[in-house]
This record gives sequence, C-alpha cells and structure tokens, in this order.
Amino acid sequence: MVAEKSTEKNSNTEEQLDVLAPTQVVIKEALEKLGYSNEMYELLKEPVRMMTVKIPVRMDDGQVKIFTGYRAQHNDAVGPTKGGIRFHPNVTENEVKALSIWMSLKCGIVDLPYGGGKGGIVCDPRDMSFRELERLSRGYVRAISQIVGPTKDIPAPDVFTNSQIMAWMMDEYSRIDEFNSPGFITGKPLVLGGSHGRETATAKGVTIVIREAAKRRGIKLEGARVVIQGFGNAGSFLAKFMHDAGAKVIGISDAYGALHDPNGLDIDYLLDRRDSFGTITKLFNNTISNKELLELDCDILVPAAIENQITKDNAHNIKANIVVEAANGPTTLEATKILTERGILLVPDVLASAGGVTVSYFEWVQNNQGYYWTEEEVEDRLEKVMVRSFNNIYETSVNRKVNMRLAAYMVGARKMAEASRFRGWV
Ligand SMILES: NC(=O)C1=CN([C@@H]2O[C@H](COP(=O)(O)OP(=O)(O)OC[C@H]3O[C@@H](n4cnc5c(N)ncnc54)[C@H](O)[C@@H]3O)[C@@H](O)[C@H]2O)C=CC1
Ligand SMILES: O=C(O)CCC(=O)C(=O)O
Repeated sequence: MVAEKSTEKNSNTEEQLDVLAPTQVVIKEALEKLGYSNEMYELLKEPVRMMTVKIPVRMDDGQVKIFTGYRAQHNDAVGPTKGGIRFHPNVTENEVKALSIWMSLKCGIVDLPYGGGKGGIVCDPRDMSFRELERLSRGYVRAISQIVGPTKDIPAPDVFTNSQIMAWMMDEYSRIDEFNSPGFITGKPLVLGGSHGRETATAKGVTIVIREAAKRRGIKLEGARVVIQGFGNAGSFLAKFMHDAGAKVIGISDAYGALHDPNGLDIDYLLDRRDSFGTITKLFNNTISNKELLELDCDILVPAAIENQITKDNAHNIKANIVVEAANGPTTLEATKILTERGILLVPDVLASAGGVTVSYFEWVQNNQGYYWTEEEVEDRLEKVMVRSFNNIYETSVNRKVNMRLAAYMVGARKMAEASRFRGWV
C-alpha cells in the first residue's frame, strides 16, 4: 500500500458541499407524503432560531483570537432543543442549520420529548492547547447563555468535542446560573452527573442497527467484513463492538488516511494507540486514502466521520451490501439514489446514529430526578429504543415503497409537525 501521510487533513473539497438544501428537499418530500401543507414545510425547512457569536480568546502567546460560533434551534414545539457542539475548521452556518434539522428528525424517530439543536465553532482543536480549549469552551457558553439551558436547549458532544469540554461548559453555565446545573449539557464525565453508557452510546446504537439490517439481508455478523471511516467516538467503539460480535474489521480511517488488512485489523491495539481526536494512522507507513477505504470490497460499510463522503463520484464503486451512516450526512442525495438503485441497503444517519441522543436523554432524565441508573439499565433501554425505531422505519420503507432515508424523514418529521399543529403554529 502507498503511504499518504497527512495530506488529507482539511483538504477534502467534498466537505464544502452544501448540506442544507438537500435536507430541505427530503423534508419537503416527507411532509408532502404525510399530507402536510406547504406552510408546514415553510416552518420546518430552517431553524426557528439561529445565533451567530464572536468569541474572543486569549491564546497562550498573549494574542487575542476571535472565533466564530453558531447555535441553531430547529423546532421547539415538542420540547427543549437538543444536540451536540462541533469544533471543526470547516463548520459553516448552513451545516449547523442542517445538523439541527437532523437532530429534530432523530428525536422524532426515537420518540424523545425534544426538538433539534446543534452548535459549532470554527476552530481546529488539534492545533490548540488544553487551556486555550478551556477558554474557548467557556467563552462559547457565555456567548450563547441567553438561549440555552436545561429547559431550553441542551448541548452535548459531537466532532472533536468530548466529556472534558462538556465539563468546562457545564461549570461555566452553572456559574452564570448561580446554581449547579448538570442538566444543562450531556456527555459529561460520570463524576459530574454523566450517564453510564453515554460514551459508547452512538456506537452501541449503530451496532444494534447493523445487527437488525444484517438480519434483513441474511448476513451473519460472525465473519462479516466491515469497513469503518473515522476512528473517533463513534467509529472506534463501533470497531470494538463489531470485533466483539465476531465481525472482521478490515478497514478503518481518520482524517489523515486509512488502514486496510483483509485478514482483519488488531482493533484492541488500535484503540489503545489512538489519540483523543481519533487519530491513529500517523503511526503507520502503509496507509491508503479515505477514498480507497470507502471503495474496499466488504459486506458492511460505515461512514463515521464527516459529511459528503459518498457522492455521485464514488457511489457506483461502493462494494458493500449494507451502508450504515454513523456520521451525520455522509451520503449525498444523488449517491443515496445510486446506492438504492444498486440494491444496497442504506440505513440513514437520523436513524443509525440516534443512540447518542437517546442516552443523552437518559442522562438528562437522571440529572432531573437525581437518581442514577446502572449500565445494564441504560443498555436495555437503548436496545429497545433502537430495535423499535429500526423496525418502524424499515416497515415504513417497505409499505410506502420509499427508500430508508425518506421513510426516516417521514417518521421523524411527524411528531414535530403534529406538535406544531396542536400548538396552532401552522
Ligand atoms: N459523538 C456522538 O455522540 C455522535 C456523533 N455523530 C456523528 O458521528 C461522526 C463522528 O463523530 P465523533 O466520532 O463523535 O467525532 P470524533 O471527533 O470523536 O472523531 C471524528 C473522526 O473522524 C475523523 N475525521 C475528521 N475529519 C475527517 C476527514 N476529513 N476525513 C476522514 N476522517 C475524518 C477523525 O480523524 C476522527 O477519527 C460525526 O458525523 C458526528 O456528527 C452522530 C451522533 C452522535
Ligand atoms: O447527544 C446529543 O444530545 C446529541 C448528539 C448529536 O449531536 C448527534 O446525534 O448528532
């Protein structure tokens, strides 16, 4: 294999594709199929609230750098909005808007009492010190404090954010609120009111969905060849769960390249050596590119990194039988069409990655009641939610003769549309 050290970081032009407009296309189609008026579409096509903030941060060299951050609240008819915060150099306003719509759909699919929210800061935490990251995290919370809170909008981790960042944010909000407010944010460390199972929840949810999808396709997980793009929170734990289930993880990647071994990678070793940003390939010389990884011969392909990875340019080359989207928005609409026409089962992001927000909801419930559950309780509840949601969308897809993405949008949009209607908004 050819070494491709570091050349991929931030150089992926596919990332720049707009994700909001295609999301609106599917929302419109879903609402039409459900019989809602165009007014409902006008309400749901964009967030009801979008805040853009400038965050001044004193860097370690003494200079002040001004960062741009966003918080989008898509629809709060069902309840407070909920969704992660992303730290990434390519964050855009439209991306955060789309991510907040996807959160509303996820909450509808797994039937949580929330609407969708999402936040993002344009920054590269990989190039920042621990203390700079703390100052940025606290500054962001101060900047958005008026519109967030345990009964308004509850953030959580997403790309390049983690439980330490959640802890700083919770501490900052508690200072502003003059009250200890664990329910302000989820994905916290256990000692600060985090939930058992939240760290692995997204991957656990994806694992359950893969198992259900494989059953429908008559594929045994034992021995199945799995390729996973991304080795962070979602991708790395997923690799471990797939490995534990007897599958052969033959490819994984990070932002810098990918590893491939047709005999199966040593997942425990890789988990042990990855850094906190999900970087692992820098330790190896014999890497392949993310592009090559996606086109590997395998049974199950899981994009678990960033948006727009499967496009019209590579959809014809995907060899997997099942594609399960652990990442948000990894497949474009054109690629969705191509994969569906080719008979590939595509399990969409708003279903596949909903395990994270589900356990975040459990964390918030535990914070509100001040009574904490065991890991087994969390896992049992997550299992039931994910199986029920998968079956619901699979059946909708079969009965309504639509692909799984449109089926998921139909299931996910119904609750917020009904709540908006009962409130008399439309
Ligand atoms: N963390 C969570 O609870 C949830 C995450 N997701 C989604 O899963 C995806 C991954 O998120 P996390 O694992 O939390 O993030 P993370 O920050 O823990 O890991 C991200 C991984 O993606 C890789 N990556 C970043 N840029 C890349 C690029 N240009 N090409 C290839 N790989 C790249 C990184 O190297 C890293 O391995 C995102 O789309 C996120 O929105 C969805 C639901 C919940
Ligand atoms: O855990 C949460 O509240 C949100 C997770 C998230 O950002 C996502 O599902 O994309």
